[in-house]
Amino acid sequence: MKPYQNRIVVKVGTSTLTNELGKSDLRCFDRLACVLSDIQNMGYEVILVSSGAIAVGRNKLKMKTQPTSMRHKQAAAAVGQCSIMFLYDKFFGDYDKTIGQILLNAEDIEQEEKKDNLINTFDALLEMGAIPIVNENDSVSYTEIESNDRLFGDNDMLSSVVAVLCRASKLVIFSDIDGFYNCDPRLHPDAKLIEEIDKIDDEVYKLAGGAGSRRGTGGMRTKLQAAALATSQGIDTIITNGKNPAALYDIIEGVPVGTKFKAQ
Ligand SMILES: Nc1ncnc2c1ncn2[C@@H]1O[C@H](COP(=O)(O)OP(=O)(O)O)[C@@H](O)[C@H]1O
Ligand SMILES: N[C@@H](CCC(=O)OP(=O)(O)O)C(=O)O
Repeated sequence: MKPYQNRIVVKVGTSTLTNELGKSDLRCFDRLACVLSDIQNMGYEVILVSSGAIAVGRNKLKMKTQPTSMRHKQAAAAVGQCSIMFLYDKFFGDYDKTIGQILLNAEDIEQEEKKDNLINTFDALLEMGAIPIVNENDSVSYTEIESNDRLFGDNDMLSSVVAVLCRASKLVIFSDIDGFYNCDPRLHPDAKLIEEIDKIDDEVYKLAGGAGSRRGTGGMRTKLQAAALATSQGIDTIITNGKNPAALYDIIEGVPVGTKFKAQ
């Protein structure tokens, strides 16, 4: 089935949405809402996959350290998810946009009937001009947070699954770094940005390290897995810096930004 040329999935990570103190980066929420709203005004259909629930919830619950037990992570997610949706509702509202929340677990797309319902929900929201905002249903399912043998793994993979499900033409992954480098720039200051990757093979995986900040999870490995799934289904995937969401204007015009993984 052909992708919808005007449909874009954008994923934003915890390290972009929170600052060094672990608090919500309000300017980032605002800029993101502004650009996504504007792009929707230009005729595009936008789906946002947003992390941040656990980190924002931890802050709100005044937990001194990052939660390690499952119950505390799930409790933090329950609190933080409300906060991030409140912020999105406020900022998207400023740009006259309506948002809708979709929380997903792997099993929601494993059953055909649930999967069809989910696709219908996305389509209906987009038809009515709403912007769906997706996250893992962390408080209900523990597999997404902990298990190594999991479908979503983290929100990078979830964004790719959503892009495939919704037949988007592009997946844009906003991270805390300008793109994919030949090694982790935090460990190797002379690392070089790779502008385009045609094929994600073992050699490419060898260049990817783990998460950079204490707040992010997965690092580049999970982003490569996400890009591999999306590109295999004909979806161009771009990794770029979430501090500058205006890069989306260039991306939709085909101007090179960050690292592009070409659709197969
Ligand atoms: N080859 C690489 N190129 C770029 N970044 C890399 C690479 N290998 C590891 N990283 C790390 O991946 C981090 C981004 O992933 P992550 O911390 O999970 O953030 P996010 O919250 O955006 O998902 C970067 O900050 C960087 O330190
Ligand atoms: N679902 C979790 C995010 C998990 C995750 O993948 O985080 P990130 O690596 O920052 O995209 C949350 O909302 O806290």
